[in-house]
Amino acid sequence: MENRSLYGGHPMLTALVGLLITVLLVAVAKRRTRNRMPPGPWGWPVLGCIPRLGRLPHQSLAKFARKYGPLMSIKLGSANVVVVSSPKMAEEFLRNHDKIWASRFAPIAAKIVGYNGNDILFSEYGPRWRYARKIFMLELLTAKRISTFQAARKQEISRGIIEALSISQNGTQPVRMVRILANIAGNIITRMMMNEGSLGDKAAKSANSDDFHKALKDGLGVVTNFYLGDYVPWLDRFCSKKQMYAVAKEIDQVFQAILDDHKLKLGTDPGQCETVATDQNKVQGIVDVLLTRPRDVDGQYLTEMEMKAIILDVFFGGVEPNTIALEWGLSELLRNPHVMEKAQAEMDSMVGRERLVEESDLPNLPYLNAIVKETFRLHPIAALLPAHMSMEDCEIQGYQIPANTRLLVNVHAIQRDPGVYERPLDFYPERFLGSEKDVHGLDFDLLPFGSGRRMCPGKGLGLVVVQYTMALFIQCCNLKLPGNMEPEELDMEERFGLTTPRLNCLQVVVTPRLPRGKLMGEEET
Ligand code: HEM
Repeated sequence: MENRSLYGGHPMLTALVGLLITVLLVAVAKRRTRNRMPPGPWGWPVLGCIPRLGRLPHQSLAKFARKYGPLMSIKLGSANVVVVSSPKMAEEFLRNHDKIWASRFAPIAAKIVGYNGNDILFSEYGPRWRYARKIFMLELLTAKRISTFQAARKQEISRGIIEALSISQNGTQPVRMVRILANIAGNIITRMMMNEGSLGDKAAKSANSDDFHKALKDGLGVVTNFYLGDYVPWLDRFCSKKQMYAVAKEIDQVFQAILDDHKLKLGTDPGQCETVATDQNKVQGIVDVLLTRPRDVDGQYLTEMEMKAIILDVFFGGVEPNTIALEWGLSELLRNPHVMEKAQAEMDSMVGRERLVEESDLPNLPYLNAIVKETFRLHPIAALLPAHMSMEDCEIQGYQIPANTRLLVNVHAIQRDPGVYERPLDFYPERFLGSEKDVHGLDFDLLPFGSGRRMCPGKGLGLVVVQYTMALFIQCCNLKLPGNMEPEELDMEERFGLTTPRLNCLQVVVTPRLPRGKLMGEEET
């Protein structure tokens, strides 16, 4: 009997089936490559990896990266997330593919508190973000404005030190440093916002009041809180947003009062935010700049809501990160007394004790600058950069990453990578002496301000506040841990959130190092 294959008698049919199979195989292979995400840890149904991240997600992710590599993908709820943990990968995303990843994932609370995405930090990439950011950098935080408020910074830091000395009562009482440092940072920003001339008026009073500090603290609190709806959108309807709306209202009332008071002073009609005549020689505070800026040539202008969103960015950005950086910096000086001694020796030789250190001395204090860099390295303010988001599909390292994927850059892991830094867990400022490495977003192994299009626009101000406050503390104070606590007993535990502060407040005994009158005299000028 003739041995016939199934299609033996129909060569055309055989060819057709063969073609079909080939097409199918190619399609499956293509689909596989198209969907190929980087490797990563397994997740639970619905919640994905969320339960595996624990109290300190940046540390858990650093551990996962040791197993899965510097480019991982994870599921957080139903969200696709890629996590980057090496300088090379950070450069891939933040420089080589910066434009694709320049959007931001905005948590629900941030949208509610941040005027529905009108702030800069959490807004999507697009014309409104570009417009607000341009105003922020070219009109508000200009080098001229930062430099004009030099005397105000000196005064506020000196006041803070005097307060610390007075609370410490000749070294007999410990001082809760976070309160002193937050006041310094808050007052510096408030003065830049309101301008010195208006410090005594109602607007400045409202900005200095407890209500104001409470509103900002509450705002940061709700934005930082974990909220399941950000990861599992279908669960959102079961979660209450009452607190978010309450905090948004609280903040808005304070900001509206600030705008209204300034409008009154400037003589503009309420609700009309266009230009009024201003004295060209007087450097304005940020609120007045916002209120008096003319329409752009293309007719664009800022609405009151957009102004309040920008004011929020300035306060959120200007107070919390500076406070956290300073608390970590002082903590490291206390844990490493030899570093403090060396910094004070540098201060004595470059500046002396006859006058207070000035901001203009900062370039001549390389060891102090190295201390600040080392503080940012070991304790980045944002251990994970606020999540970026991709705007289109993107191929990186042969992986196909779809649009709307969230990106977490693990700055904590990068800056403690033993492959990059020798003795990465030691506080060792000497590593930066004579090194060109800097924090300006071009060295991808040192990213305390991020990099690329979304890099921190307040870097110039943040740096000078941290460096100068550290300089004045080093010059004017002797710092000691309370009781008989030894330096190595000081805990350095972190708390995770949008920022990464100390878990426990730093308590310090402060005694004067310069004749007290020197600080008083300078403060009174
Ligand atoms: C020690 C001080 C500071 C540190 C360490 C710091 C750090 C950062 C970081 C890591 C980011 C995210 C960057 C990214 O996603 O790639 C950021 C964004 C931002 N920072 Fe800062 N910051 C500081 C001070 C300031 C100050 C003083 C202001 C304003 C007065 C400010 C305003 C902002 C704003 C508005 C953004 C959002 C930028 C955007 O999304 O386009 N920051 N900052």
